[in-house]
Amino acid sequence: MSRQLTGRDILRWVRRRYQKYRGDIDSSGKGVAIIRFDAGSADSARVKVRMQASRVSADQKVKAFSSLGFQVHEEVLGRSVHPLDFSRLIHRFNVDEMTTGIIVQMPTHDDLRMAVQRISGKKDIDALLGGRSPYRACATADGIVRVAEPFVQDKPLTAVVGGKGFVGQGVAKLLRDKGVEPMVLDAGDDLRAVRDAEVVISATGHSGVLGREHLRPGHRIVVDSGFVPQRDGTVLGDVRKDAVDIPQVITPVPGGIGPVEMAVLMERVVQKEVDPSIPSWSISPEAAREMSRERHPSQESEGGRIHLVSRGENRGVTSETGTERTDHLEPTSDAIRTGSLDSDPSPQVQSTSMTEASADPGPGAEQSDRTGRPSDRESGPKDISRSSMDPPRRQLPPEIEFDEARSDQALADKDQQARRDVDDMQSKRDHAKPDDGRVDEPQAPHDERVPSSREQAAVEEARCDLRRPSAGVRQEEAAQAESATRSRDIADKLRRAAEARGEARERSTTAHSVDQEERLRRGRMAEEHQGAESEGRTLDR
Ligand SMILES: Nc1nc(=O)c2c([nH]1)NC[C@@H]1CN(c3ccc(C(=O)N[C@@H](CCC(=O)O)C(=O)O)cc3)C=[N+]21
Repeated sequence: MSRQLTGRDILRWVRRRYQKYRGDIDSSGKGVAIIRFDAGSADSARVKVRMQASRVSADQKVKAFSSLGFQVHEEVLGRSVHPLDFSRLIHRFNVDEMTTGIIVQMPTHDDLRMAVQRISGKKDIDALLGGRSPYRACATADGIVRVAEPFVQDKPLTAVVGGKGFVGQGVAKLLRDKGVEPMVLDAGDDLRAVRDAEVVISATGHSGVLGREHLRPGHRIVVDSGFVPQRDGTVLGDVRKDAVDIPQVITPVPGGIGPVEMAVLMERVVQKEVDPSIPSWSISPEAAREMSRERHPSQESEGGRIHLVSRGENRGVTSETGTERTDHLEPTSDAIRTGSLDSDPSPQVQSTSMTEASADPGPGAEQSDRTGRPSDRESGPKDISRSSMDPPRRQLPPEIEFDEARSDQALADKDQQARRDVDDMQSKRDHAKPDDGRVDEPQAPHDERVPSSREQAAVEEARCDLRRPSAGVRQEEAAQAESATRSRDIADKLRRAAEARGEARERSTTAHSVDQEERLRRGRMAEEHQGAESEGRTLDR
């Protein structure tokens, strides 16, 4: 029986943790731009599916950023948008000093890729610029590795399936940063090699590439970052449904890596706008164990206690100032943390647990709501605490100021305080307006201000550059073309492998037909893929 490690718990925690910045961010007027594309009626079913994933993801980003108090400018473009118009839009956000981040949802049309590369490096919060981004990897890869981190502390063999795709590459890179040399599997490889691994990360976006023949009970965790919406409203991941019960822990789809990605993006913009020294969140091994819930909670769930650990550093992320902060896995003090929590179950703690436990609809409820929006109700995690042993590099906000937290007693006190904070927040939430703590509705689309003459000039310049790409851009393009070709090959090979296994037969009728249709069209859409496959969250996005 597998247990699920849900991203929704993590997102909920992070959202709560950042609530205190909301007022300041709100009054700063800062905003985040999200640009996505809509499928046209002429688009293939496959493109429609991908645009649907892009829409779901954009919706989640709108929610995440507005819950932090950011203005969110969501632009929805037709797939036939002219490159110059697209470029102009990017430019407008580049020069708008109130815009702190720009995300272009993948996939885009081939002829827009160069303009995507014109996103200002400073605003590239989802690492779309590759090496020119201030971040080591996209938010999805970052989220995946944070979820995997507690399971790879002893550097077990870790397989990255789809490890040459956009997300997979980022995952491999971040794992290497941690001293874990991944087994990279991609098209053409026998995916059954994942059986040799103890940890499996899948980022192919090809629904059902991993089945019963690939997974084993010895797998500590399978991280599934697939997200392929189906016509019936359900969503498929990389792991086939009949195999999700095999590993010890699995991230669900939906409700797994998607929300974790949002939590990473929230951290990135908060660090960027509020204070770069705000510690990155991470998950301790204890937290991971306790957060992993039984999938079918027939008996009392005994709590799912969460301990997320703030580390006093930005773990491999290059800050805006450009200083690369190296990634230390500092000695974890989880035993101490847990000891201090477990040996001192204060009344607050117990009542928190009980109140929350009774309010928690449980994973079963979440499962029955598979196709809906994630519940914004702060219902899930019990017993939340934050603490860290890691000394800060810089000044940290008071409640995560760890300097004086050198003694167990100090830690215990801090944990108590953290619990009280959480209680406070919860009771405020319960007694204040019912919506308190919820994520806001998307903000209205942004101003349609006319570009100034200077901006116009810059657009002109962009236009020239579009015709005569700079050496840098050409290099980027060449690299992209290469990776696109590789990705297409990968996609084809993965598809053939999947077909050879007759995976479609194991699906529901609806899923089956959608899938087949997708497959039939895939040949025709090969060119489409060529552009699209190399970017986005996975090969499929
Ligand atoms: N530049 C770029 N970056 C991306 O990260 C990116 C992209 N383009 N293009 C599209 C894909 C898709 N993707 C998802 C992210 C979150 C959820 C997500 O939060 N899903 C919710 C589902 C919520 C619901 O069903 O309403 C969940 O899993 O619980 C889904 C899909 C990111 N992508």
